[in-house]
Amino acid sequence: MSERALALEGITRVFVQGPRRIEVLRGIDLAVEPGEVVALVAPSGAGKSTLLQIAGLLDTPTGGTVSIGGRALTGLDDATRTAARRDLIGFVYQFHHLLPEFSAEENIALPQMAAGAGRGAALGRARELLGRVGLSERARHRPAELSGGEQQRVAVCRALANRPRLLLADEPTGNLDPETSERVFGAMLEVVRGTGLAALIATHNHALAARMDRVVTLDQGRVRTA
Ligand SMILES: Nc1ncnc2c1ncn2[C@@H]1O[C@H](COP(=O)(O)OP(=O)(O)OP(=O)(O)O)[C@@H](O)[C@H]1O
Repeated sequence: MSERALALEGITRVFVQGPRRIEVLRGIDLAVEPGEVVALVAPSGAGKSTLLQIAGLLDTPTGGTVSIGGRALTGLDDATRTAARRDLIGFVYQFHHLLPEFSAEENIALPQMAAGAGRGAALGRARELLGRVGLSERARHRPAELSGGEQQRVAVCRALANRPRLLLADEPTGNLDPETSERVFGAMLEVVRGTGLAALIATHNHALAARMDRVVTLDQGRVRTA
């Protein structure tokens, strides 16, 4: 078998607030294989965002190791960590964070250009991705000219633009009504499955979670398979 898309081993995360120690993650072991789409479903405050931030190299665990595509990524300097994040990980947040002054296709092209692609090639890939989520007609629209569901589909394309090894999504449709959420989620799942990408997706929506390959939950700071 090829290397694991994501391997979290013995991850702990303690927040210290004055005299209080908040042990949010108490020894997380979780692997996601290439092509596997895993749902992370847990009550509010259980540590889903904390876990995704650590897997996405946006936060440093108190203990344990993070590997992506077989590469150990704990303890790197900031520049190496930023480059690893750019090359290996796509992130979709609850709110799209698209740049308002750029069009949909430019928003998807920019991270590719930051990684060294030429403008023409980057825009070509952006249009290809927009086509896959049914937004070819919206390529030149700015975020404010798109619906919430369309904005979130653009955010999915942007996360996939650099052909990451791993897609991480934190409540990617949490901000949308159920029908739009279903449509955006369907588009995301289709494009993820079409690329054979691994994904770890936090959601409160059990119906959406059931469409993934595996559901894991967090209980007392540890992973349980639901
Ligand atoms: N920077 C921080 N400092 C102190 N405590 C924090 C910090 N970040 C998170 N926490 C605490 O860690 C716990 C887990 O938070 P987290 O955001 O990971 O939960 P979550 O499962 O994503 O919740 P939700 O579903 O509501 O988004 C919470 O009790 C939160 O208050």
